[in-house]
Amino acid sequence: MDRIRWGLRSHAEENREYLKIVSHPEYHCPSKPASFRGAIGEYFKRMHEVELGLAKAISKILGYEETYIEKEFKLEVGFDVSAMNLYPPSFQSKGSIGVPEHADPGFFVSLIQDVNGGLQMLTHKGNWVTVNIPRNAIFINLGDHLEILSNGKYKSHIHQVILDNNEVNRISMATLHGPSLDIFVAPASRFIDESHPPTYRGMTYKESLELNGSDEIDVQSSLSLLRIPFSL
Ligand SMILES: O=C(O)CCC(=O)C(=O)O
Ligand SMILES: [Fe+2]
Repeated sequence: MDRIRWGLRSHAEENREYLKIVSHPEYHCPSKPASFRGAIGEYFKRMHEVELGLAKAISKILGYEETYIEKEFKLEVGFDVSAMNLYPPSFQSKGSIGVPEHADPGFFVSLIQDVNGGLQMLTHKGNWVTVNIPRNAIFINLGDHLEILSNGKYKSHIHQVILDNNEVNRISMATLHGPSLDIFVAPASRFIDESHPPTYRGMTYKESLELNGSDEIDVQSSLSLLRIPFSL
């Protein structure tokens, strides 16, 4: 399996250049430039601490003991992939879409950027809202597997990136923090009863990443394939 992947997309549906690396449980990175490993490695180490803090807080909000999500997702060996994106690719896009609408798999996504603007979220009313991320802030977006675990109580939000006619050059770094690849994720018992049947089928994180035909490092959502069709 690839642990580092470079890609260049420049067509009507997607316009970005990216570097994806598996950042946890093993940290992979290009050997050049030499300063990359230390700087980004320190960021991932600290982000893992933030992840454990968020896992504790969300576990408590869901009514479980604070180590619930950490254990349930086996976060000490959680599978994290970081995507470093450059928009537009080579400063020339072939359309207005940087990344088409999608949700991300995993527990949550942490995102940092150098320039504000471009990222949009779809609201529950069906409107696109531009995300304003204050300078030096880390944006957190929940992922598919928290939606599955909570049987739909928490939503994995659909988002997209829109480009500004090649006028703005933006770099973002989106890290998808996931469960361990061997962990079977299914709706938790607390969220299932007669009036709330399971809305998603369970499978391991690895299987769900491969369900749509992608590789693990692509970390593409397969939530629509995991939803159990509603029946009367
Ligand atoms: O660049 C962004 O703002 C978002 C990128 C993104 O959604 C992704 O890499 O999954
Ligand atoms: Fe995303």
